Amino acid sequence: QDPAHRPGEEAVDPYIVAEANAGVAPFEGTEMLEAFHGREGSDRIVDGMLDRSVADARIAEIFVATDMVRLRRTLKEQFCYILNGGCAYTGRSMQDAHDDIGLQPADMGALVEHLQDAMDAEGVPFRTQNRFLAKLAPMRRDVVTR
Ligand code: HEM
Repeated sequence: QDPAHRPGEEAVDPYIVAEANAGVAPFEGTEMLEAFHGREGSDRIVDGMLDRSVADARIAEIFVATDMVRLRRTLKEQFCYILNGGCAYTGRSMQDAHDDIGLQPADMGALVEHLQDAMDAEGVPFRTQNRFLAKLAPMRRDVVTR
C-alpha cells in the first residue's frame, strides 16, 4: 500500500517511509500507553485535539486545505508509536509535513492547549501529560518555522 496515496486520502508527494519520520524514539515499557488508556484512548486524544483545533478560530484556517482523514490517521500512528503501542508510523517527517505551512509559536501554543484539554478529558494524569509534552518538545524546531 502506497503510504503517499492511501484509499480515501488525498495523494501527497512521494516520500521514504522510516521510523525516524516520527521525530522521536518511543517511550519504553507499558506505563505511558496504559496511562493513555491504550490505543483506543490515544486515538480519542488525537481526535479530541484535532476537533478542538479545527473549532479554534485562532488556528482553524491552517487546517482548511488539509486532508483531515490522512492527518487523523498519521497522528494516531505517531502517538501510538511514541507511546510504545506497537504501531508503525508511515507518515512524513515533521520537517517535510510542516515546512510549507509557516507555523508560528502561537500556533504551537494553541495546539498544545488542545492536546492538554484532550488528555484531561481522557483522564490522563498530569505528570503523564507532562512527560508526553516533554517528548514532543524537541519537534518544535521542525514544526515552527516563523
Ligand atoms: C509537536 C507538534 C506537532 C506534531 C507532533 C505534529 C504531527 C503531524 C503529523 C504526524 C502530520 C502528518 C504527516 C503526514 O501526513 O505525512 C502533520 C501534518 C500537519 N500538521 Fe502537524 N504536528 C505538530 C504541530 C502542528 C501545529 C502546531 C499545527 C498547526 C496549528 C500543525 C498543523 C499541521 C497541518 C496543517 C498538517 C498537514 C500538512 C499537509 O497535509 O501538507 N501541526 N503534523
